[in-house]
Amino acid sequence: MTTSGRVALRTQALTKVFRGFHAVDSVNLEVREGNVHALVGPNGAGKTTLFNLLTGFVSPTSGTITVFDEDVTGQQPEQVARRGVARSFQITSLFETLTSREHVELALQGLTRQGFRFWRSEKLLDRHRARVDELLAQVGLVPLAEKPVGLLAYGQKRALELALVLALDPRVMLLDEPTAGMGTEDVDRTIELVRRIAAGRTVVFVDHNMHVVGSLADRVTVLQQGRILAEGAYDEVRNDERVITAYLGEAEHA
Ligand SMILES: Nc1ncnc2c1ncn2[C@@H]1O[C@H](COP(=O)(O)OP(=O)(O)OP(=O)(O)O)[C@@H](O)[C@H]1O
Repeated sequence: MTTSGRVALRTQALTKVFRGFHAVDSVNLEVREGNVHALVGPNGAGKTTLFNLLTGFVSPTSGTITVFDEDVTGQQPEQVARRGVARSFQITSLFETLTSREHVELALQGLTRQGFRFWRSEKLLDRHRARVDELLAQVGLVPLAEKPVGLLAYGQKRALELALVLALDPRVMLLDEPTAGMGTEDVDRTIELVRRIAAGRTVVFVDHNMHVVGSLADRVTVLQQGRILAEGAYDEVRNDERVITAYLGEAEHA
């Protein structure tokens, strides 16, 4: 954690109503720069909707969102991304026949204004090749870089998703359940990976695994029925009676 005291993401009275149902209800969230911030809560608490609001995939019914004090309320995902906010892609958006290297190349290419023409310059191509190698190395995929993604194990695909977010070099990284569906070994590897890539960045993540939350999060926000139920360091939050009742007790004793 390298907290500067600046606020990376802030929501004020953020609300999303779906046909009369308050999925996110008057949420005031503050994510500090350099923090790893977890969003937890029982199923249907509004975590995904909040994520979608923060990244512009869903527009709010009311309330505001700022990124480093700039108002991004109602902006499109590309505009929010331009402010340095990137979210993890889901496995479903990977192309089974392309390799990990090709995925990272495409992600980097998407960042250049020239698009495909960019790749005609050998010098720039070399520079990009080095960056592709670096990103693949960061997530431990160098030995598998030339394999079609369809042949990768689940944990390796999730690692590739992280490389694709890192390719955008975001100031704020949002990770949606980075360890979902993983076995213990992959979970521990992912914790290490996220810890490494979080250095010098702000990370917001959703995860149901309390071991992951406890290992990674500087701060935890607990949502219930669209509202913030509790907030604080993991140890504070896990000992909060309301949280134990609503969620953690349930999860830890499951
Ligand atoms: N597009 C939509 N239309 C109608 N209702 C929605 C829509 N998206 C979400 N909801 C409802 O909003 C509530 C919050 O859903 P959300 O997916 O944000 O919760 P969550 O905390 O991410 O849950 P989970 O842990 O199960 O992923 C749920 O009751 C859900 O049914």
